[in-house]
Amino acid sequence: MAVEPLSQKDVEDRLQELPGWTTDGDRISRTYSFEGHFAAAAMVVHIAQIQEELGHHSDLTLGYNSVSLTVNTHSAGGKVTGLDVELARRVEAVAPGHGAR
Ligand SMILES: C[C@H](O)[C@H](O)[C@H]1CNC2=NC(N)=NC(=O)C2=N1
Repeated sequence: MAVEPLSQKDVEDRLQELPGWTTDGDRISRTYSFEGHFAAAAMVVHIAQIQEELGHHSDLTLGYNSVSLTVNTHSAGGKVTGLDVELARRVEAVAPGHGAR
């Protein structure tokens, strides 16, 4: 996967397919809500598995019934790359199965 920084427009175009994901230019972020704490914690474990498989890791925050992810690519100077978008895609794919909103 390329680790060249994406342009702001590229990032915004790719986030069109990722509802709920936002960007401030230097990272992409999403917060998921759950029915309760254990559901949120289970999602964290699944995200950790996906991140290990991809070799790419977000900053994850577990709240009472929420999980927040923020990610960019350290090896690309902290800019957004295709790896960040791929991680978002993989997390989005499993989120409904966790009852995430
Ligand atoms: C060796 C290891 O795969 C690299 O250090 C990975 C680990 N996870 C990573 N995660 C993120 N967000 N950016 C990176 O550049 C990165 N590099």
